[in-house]
Amino acid sequence: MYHALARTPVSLASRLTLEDVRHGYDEVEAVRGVSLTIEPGEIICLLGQSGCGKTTLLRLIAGIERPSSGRILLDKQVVAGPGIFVPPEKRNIGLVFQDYALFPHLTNVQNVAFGLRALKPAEAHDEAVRALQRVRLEEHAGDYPHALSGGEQQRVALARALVPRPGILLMDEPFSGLDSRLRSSVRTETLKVLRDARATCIIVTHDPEEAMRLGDRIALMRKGVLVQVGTPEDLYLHPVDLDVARFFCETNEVEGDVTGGHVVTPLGSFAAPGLAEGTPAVAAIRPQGIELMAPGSGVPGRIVNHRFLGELDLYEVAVAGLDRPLVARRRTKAGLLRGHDVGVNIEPAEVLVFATGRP
Ligand SMILES: Nc1ncnc2c1ncn2[C@@H]1O[C@H](COP(=O)(O)OP(=O)(O)OP(=O)(O)O)[C@@H](O)[C@H]1O
Repeated sequence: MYHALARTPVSLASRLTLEDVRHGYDEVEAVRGVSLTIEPGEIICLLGQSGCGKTTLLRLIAGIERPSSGRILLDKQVVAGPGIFVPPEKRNIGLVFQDYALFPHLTNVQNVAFGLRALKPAEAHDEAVRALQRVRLEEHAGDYPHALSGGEQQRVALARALVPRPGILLMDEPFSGLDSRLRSSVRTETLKVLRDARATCIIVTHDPEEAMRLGDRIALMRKGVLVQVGTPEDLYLHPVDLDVARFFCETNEVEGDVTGGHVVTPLGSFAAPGLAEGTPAVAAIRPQGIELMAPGSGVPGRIVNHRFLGELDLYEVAVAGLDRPLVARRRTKAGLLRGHDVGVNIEPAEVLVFATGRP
């Protein structure tokens, strides 16, 4: 039953706790011991490559799958654990799918009101209209979903998921069906609606830029485990390993051994904090950290390729001692063309050093 408190304009956001959650399908262990706490009102992006277990984790939280071990709690209530399983309809969780899953034979307002069947029809209708106002689609209340653009359909799906004021909202690749021009504006709009609703939200994506734009925190998943959880800055500036660094940025990788606290490479020495003397290491240099100067300063190089890309151009620079050219992204500069000699200078703040594990 809905009562007066449940019909305030915001959700009563829940805290979600996962404790060593595991789940397998026959041979595949898709989720291998995930622990995570998401605070009320927090937006977290679950990021990872295809097949790493993101959708399975959402399905476990929603109650569509049952974990083989571990516990899932909504606030203090255990909804999945040894001997306990609360079915999806009793979890107060909202879902938005990639394909929106709107009913084609219902109008937009009927689609939104669908989640409010416990209310009297007139009340459900009024609530649904208010929800459509929040996503700025009240003028289309009486239309059918097929008459809307992809972005508008996504907003109807969002209104439908939020109207029962779920404690948690789960969104599985919600923007992947939109073309790239629409995606950015729909993302911004969705974020505003989520903030206004103060919903606790998990958004699944495989796009690192999307995760950085939307998430208060990002949980990066690989092969069924969370490899790093933190703010976008944490993951970009302090990735736990080279693969995490590669996920967020193209890198130039130059190997060397650690000597006196630095990894020594053909491009110079870079601080290698925490790595023991003699450790084989790799310096991962971001393309924007490669400065191209007049020949005579820095390490000698030659531009072997140049692409004009607008704000920042792409340069490929051959340097003696490196197997492949460095990729640099710099502002267009007169006189920096293919065949020109340059001096290469590396900005230390754009270099990350990791042990390679090579013998
Ligand atoms: N119903 C199922 N039966 C058997 N194996 C499954 C099933 N669903 C998923 N898997 C397997 O579990 C692993 C994780 O799949 P999951 O769909 O959770 O990954 P994902 O990160 O969401 O991928 P994508 O981004 O492609 O949707 C994969 O190896 C997948 O093949």
